Amino acid sequence: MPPLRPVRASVPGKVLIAGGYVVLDPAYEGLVLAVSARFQTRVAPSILLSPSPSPSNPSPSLPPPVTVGSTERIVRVHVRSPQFTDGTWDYDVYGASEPPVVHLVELAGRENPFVAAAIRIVVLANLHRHGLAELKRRFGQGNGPRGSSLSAIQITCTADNAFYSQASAVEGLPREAVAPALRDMAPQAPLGLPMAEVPKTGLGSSAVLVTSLVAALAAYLLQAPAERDAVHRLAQLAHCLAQGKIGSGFDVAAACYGACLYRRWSPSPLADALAGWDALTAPSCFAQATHPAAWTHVATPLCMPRCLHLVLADVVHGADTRHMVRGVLAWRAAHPQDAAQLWQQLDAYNRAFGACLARLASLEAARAGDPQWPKDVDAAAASRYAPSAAPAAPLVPADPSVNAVAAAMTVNMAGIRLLWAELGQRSGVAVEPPAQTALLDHLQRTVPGLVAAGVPGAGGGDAIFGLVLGEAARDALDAALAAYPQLVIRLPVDVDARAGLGETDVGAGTAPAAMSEPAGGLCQTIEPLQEL
Ligand SMILES: Nc1ncnc2c1ncn2[C@@H]1O[C@H](COP(=O)(O)OP(=O)(O)O)[C@@H](O)[C@H]1O
Ligand SMILES: C[C@@](O)(CCOP(=O)(O)OP(=O)(O)O)CC(=O)O
Repeated sequence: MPPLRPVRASVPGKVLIAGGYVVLDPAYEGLVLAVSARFQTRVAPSILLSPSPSPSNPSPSLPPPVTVGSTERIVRVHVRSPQFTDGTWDYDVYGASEPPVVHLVELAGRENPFVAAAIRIVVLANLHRHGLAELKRRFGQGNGPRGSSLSAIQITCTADNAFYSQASAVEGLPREAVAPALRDMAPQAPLGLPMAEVPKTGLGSSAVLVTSLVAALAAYLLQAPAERDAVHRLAQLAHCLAQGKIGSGFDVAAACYGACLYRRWSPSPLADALAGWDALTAPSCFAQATHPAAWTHVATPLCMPRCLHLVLADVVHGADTRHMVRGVLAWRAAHPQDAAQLWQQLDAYNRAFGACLARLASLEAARAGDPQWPKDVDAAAASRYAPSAAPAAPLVPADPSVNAVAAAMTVNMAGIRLLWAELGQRSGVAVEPPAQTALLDHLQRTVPGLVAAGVPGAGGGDAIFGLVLGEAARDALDAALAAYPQLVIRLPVDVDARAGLGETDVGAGTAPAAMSEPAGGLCQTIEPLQEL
């Protein structure tokens, strides 16, 4: 058997700019952007390493058993997230074919449910499809260094800096030194802290971890790029099972497909599969859960106008999405009529906002090469887009000028924010807390070219986003954020110029920056075979 070639996959983080809460219902869409910050997973053959000690297990014992119950050991997996001081997990993966079961034993007793679920789902899919003997062969068993009968792989996960709060890196710096310090940080910089002590910024770290890991490991076992829809299904299953709740899945969808108008899948045909891993050992259940027909989501690609930039800022308070979702859904269940009306009104504004984005993109495409276009954008960016009164209705302008579309985007976002204020007041959940309202209103009043600003996703005290026309407006927004009396940390992201799951390099070298730019959608390249 030829040497197994390393593989890597990268995916973008997400930001839901319209559709929070309503997107949990398959009747309504969410508008999700993919951001330029990416998460990369590399899978490569490894030598067998001893398990690393952990605080709870300073001297993990070896050798672990070769069989557990009726299952056999398939492979050892060393997972490394070098940005964290405790980003080390060493698993022995056990499995059997009849029925196909997989479980993972972390050799020092550490936990990372998302890593474990991603590995487990890919191994399970391969067991269902190929059986145990073939799976061992695909992992290179018997092929290992010095004839070792147990093969090993190393999985390396690296995230762009924007995924995690960099508050500790800038702590104690004078305000004016914060932005330059963040700008000068090394890419994928070590955080110098255990994972649990680093707040996340809301770009969906678990979804990108799971999606890139599933894609990379599946491609490693195929030694060829994995099919994107299949990656989506497995990653979504693994994410749901690890998370123990059924989110809408917009984060996994954005990782796979990039910016999109997203309508979620219906949970009912998947209920058995989502009940737990045991159910997935039944071939009929696994076949149903991985059949395209069970996945009724729609991810319509969203073309972002190039003249529009995304600004995201970490407001360094943090928000508990689960808690907020529970509160909002409890109110919805208790007040179905009021909620139905509010959901429909929100949906109308969300859709109008999405239509304006599409209109701006097509306007831009139609004016490609027109020397007047950048001047029109600059002129439009000089305006302040602050709605003076509550909008009467969602607005998609007939007038195809940048100004008119930008003004309509402002109106529609104002409508969304007013309805969110109502939702917050009625449900008792602070979906746009007063501190964020003050910041957003201040920005909208003072920054020219800011066409929309809001709280992304579930809202709360996590982050704010702004959409600005042109680079000068982006700079103006940056300056306004830097001067704001409360600490607001700008995340180094814009919209993703590429889309979704990036190329899966098979046989690629170690340099993380060496990935080429896919043209859009899933783009996978197979590199020439490299001897290890
Ligand atoms: N770089 C990483 N390496 C390994 N696991 C990670 C990494 N980033 C995130 N995770 C996993 O994702 C979990 C965070 O998930 P969650 O709290 O749902 O945050 P998010 O909202 O960002 O997805 C972590 O506890 C860990 O299990
Ligand atoms: C409420 C939601 O519709 C949106 C939540 O979006 P966030 O971006 O806030 O999510 P997390 O990254 O998990 O914190 C729930 C959902 O759609 O799953």
